[in-house]
Amino acid sequence: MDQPGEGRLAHANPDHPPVPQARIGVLLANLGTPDNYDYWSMRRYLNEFLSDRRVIDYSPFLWQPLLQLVILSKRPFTSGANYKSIWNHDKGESPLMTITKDQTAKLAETIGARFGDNVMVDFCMRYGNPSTKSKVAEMVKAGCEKILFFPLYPQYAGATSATACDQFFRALMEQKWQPAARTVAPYFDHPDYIDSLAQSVQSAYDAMDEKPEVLVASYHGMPKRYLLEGDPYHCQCQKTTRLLREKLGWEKDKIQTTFQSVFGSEEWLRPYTVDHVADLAKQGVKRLAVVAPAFSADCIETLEEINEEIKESFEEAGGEHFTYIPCLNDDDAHIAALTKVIESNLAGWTD
Ligand SMILES: C=CC1=C(C)c2cc3[nH]c(cc4nc(cc5[nH]c(cc1n2)c(C)c5CCC(=O)O)C(CCC(=O)O)=C4C)c(C)c3C=C
Ligand SMILES: [Fe+2]
Ligand SMILES: [Fe+2]
Repeated sequence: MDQPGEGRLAHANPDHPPVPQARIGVLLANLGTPDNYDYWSMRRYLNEFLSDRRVIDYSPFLWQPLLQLVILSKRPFTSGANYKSIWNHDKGESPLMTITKDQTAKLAETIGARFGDNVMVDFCMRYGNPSTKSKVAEMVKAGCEKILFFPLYPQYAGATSATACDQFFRALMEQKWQPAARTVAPYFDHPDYIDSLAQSVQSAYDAMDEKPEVLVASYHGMPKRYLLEGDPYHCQCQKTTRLLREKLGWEKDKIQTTFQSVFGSEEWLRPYTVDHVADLAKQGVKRLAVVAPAFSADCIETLEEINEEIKESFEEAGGEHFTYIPCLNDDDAHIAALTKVIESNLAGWTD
């Protein structure tokens, strides 16, 4: 009998299942987002997210009652209202979803131009839709015998990159014909990622008559305990800021690293962005810019938290001019950097 996979498409033997053309899949992954901002959509999404032990590592016996009875009875309303304020009403989806689709379409073009139809590009989410399992199954069905899984987080965190990979591996467990698999390493120090960040800061500054006195690089936070237990996220964030500063040729104090989005009662990585911008304003800083290098796409944490809450904190403390510099999203320089990362990770598979 032929090896399944040698005779492609319809098989000469009618008892043999049809075998598609062998392909390679590039599966981009982001965090996820609710399907809508109503109470139940928000609750479903937050429940899946906050039940992940890579995110909240407390014993489920203690955490689940608190989550189900207290947090999920209130947070879906407040988070839902925040999502409503940034929702892409035209498309009926969150900005993170729209931007991830745009990034995927552009990467499909650049990768297609380089490798042809043999390499397919798609995206999945860790929580919500489209699920990682459904996309892995689709790729296998389309003939992908090799899959490159790319978590779209420049800096590694257990709560983001690792849990995305966990879900990818769980999805592979369900496949009869399991594809060969690779995961992409964090790219927090990739020269092209740093260049595209620097370009985005520079072009935002070029558009301003009066330049900000300080640029705050605000990263999503995490409990400080996770750093003490070995998560390298904090160090990778610090290094991204240093490389960005070196690329811009700026002095040390002109760009400062902070952490946002504190959740729960533990101490998180410091300084907290919301307090730090207020302190800067109290010290006399009037013009401030904020960039968010940990997010490959704008989302609730940037559009609502930075550009509304953190902006307000700066202005209430006496700051006068606040500029949020958008994420790299589907900027050409960002797409070119991600294309390079993908190409180097496909080495040996496509030659
Ligand atoms: C970019 C890296 C991220 C890290 C590190 C991270 C850690 C982390 N997050 C939470 C809790 C929440 N995060 C939420 C939203 C959210 N988080 C990230 C990214 C990182 N999280 C993104 C991209 C988003 C936005 C998704 C979107 O749809 O726009 C939320 C929900 C926000 C809300 O309900 O208001 C929570 C909660 C923890 C506990 C954690 C580290 C352990
Ligand atoms: Fe988060
Ligand atoms: Fe560190």
